[in-house]
This record gives sequence, C-alpha cells and structure tokens, in this order.
Amino acid sequence: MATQVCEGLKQTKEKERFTVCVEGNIASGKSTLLEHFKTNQNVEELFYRDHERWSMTLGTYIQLTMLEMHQKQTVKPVKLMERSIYSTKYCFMQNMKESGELQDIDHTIITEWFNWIIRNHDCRVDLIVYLQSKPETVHQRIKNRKLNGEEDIPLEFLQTMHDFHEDWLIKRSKFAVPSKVLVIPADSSLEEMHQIYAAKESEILCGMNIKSFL
Ligand SMILES: Nc1ncnc2c1ncn2[C@@H]1O[C@H](COP(=O)(O)OP(=O)(O)OP(=O)(O)O)[C@@H](O)[C@H]1O
Repeated sequence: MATQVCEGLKQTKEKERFTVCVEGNIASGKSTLLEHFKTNQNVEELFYRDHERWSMTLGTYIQLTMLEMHQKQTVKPVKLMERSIYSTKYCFMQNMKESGELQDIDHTIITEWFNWIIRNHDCRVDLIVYLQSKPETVHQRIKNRKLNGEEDIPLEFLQTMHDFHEDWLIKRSKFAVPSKVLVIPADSSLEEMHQIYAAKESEILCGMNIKSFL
C-alpha cells in the first residue's frame, strides 16, 4: 500500500504544492494528526446534530466553507486539510439525505452546486489520508473529551458515518475517489499514533520533509 501511494505520487512530484485531506469518523484523530504536523487548519463541522430545520442552510454553508479551504493558498509545500468538499458531500450530505434530514429537492440543489463547483474550481487533492477507526473507539473518545453538544451522539450514528467512509474510500461502491488513499488504522493509543505519523511522515507529506515546513 505504502509503495503504491509513493509510486502514484511520482507523477505529481514535479508540482510545487500538494494538497492532502485527512478523512475519518468524528473523533477518529484528524485534528491530532494535523496538530502532529503543526498546522492550525481546522474546520468545525456540526453535522452530527439534529439539523432537520437547518440542514439545507448548514449544508450549503459548509460546502462553501470547504470550497474556500480548497482554494486557500499556502506558502508551505503541503497543505493539510481536515476533511474535504468530497467527504462533506459523499458522507455527511449523503447521510442527511438518506436519513431524511435533507429533503430531496434540497439535496438535488446541493448536488447541482457540488457538481458545478468541482467542474469549475480547483478542488484538486493529491492524497487522502484515511484514519480508519472502529466506531466503538471514537465513541469512547467522544465520551472522554466531554464536549458540549456531543453527549448524545449514539454509537449507531458513528457506525453509519463509518460505513459511509468505508463505502467511499475502501469499497468504492458509491462515489468516485478523487486521489490516492493512504489508509492508517487509528485505534491505537495517542502515543502509538504519533509514532505511526512520524514513521509515515514522508508518505503523508507526499515525499516532503517536515523540516521544509519550518
Ligand atoms: N489515539 C488516540 N487515543 C486516545 N485518544 C485520542 C487519540 N487520538 C485522539 N484522541 C482524543 O480523541 C478526541 C478526538 O481527537 P481529534 O480532535 O484529533 O479528532 P477529530 O477527528 O479531529 O475530531 P472531530 O471530528 O470532532 O473534528 C480528542 O479528545 C483527542 O485528544
């Protein structure tokens, strides 16, 4: 897998900048990975709450926010992003549609916008780092961090979000994957995860060295 990712990246080696999107379930450790590489980009997403009334508003706004993140220029050789316009659409919006929170007409409009955006704007991704975690693991982490509003997130919801990520990035049964995918099992302890990130630094950073960030 690691070799395949490196091979696949050879074609893009000549480019000056890379975009890497970190994907995974709620509390799978995305911010922790970003923190490990000392970036401060963090998009707060509130999809897991009951947004029946505000789902269209929220969906449109978050899609716009993700577009802004994709468009953002950086002087660093690698732009690390938490999530992407793709997981927003293929996992979170899809869940809102299938659960009935998002009306069909609203979903159709958001999809039209999504298709137009990715056709007409540069939302290129060079690598997706998928933090693959068990729903039980992230459920426990959510309980441990005790954030307001998260107390009621049921295991079933985390299982559903896990399934959307797996369908998209592993089974590839529903939607196109926009880049190579590096899968990192993310159920280990924090200390072990930092060791794994250090060991996989070159793969995660598309062959770049963390020192080039400083
Ligand atoms: N390997 C780990 N072992 C135990 N706890 C962890 C581990 N990784 C992260 N955590 C803790 O789990 C919580 C979620 O981690 P983090 O914020 O990095 O996840 P996230 O994927 O960014 O979450 P969100 O989807 O809410 O943005 C935090 O309290 C963090 O300290």
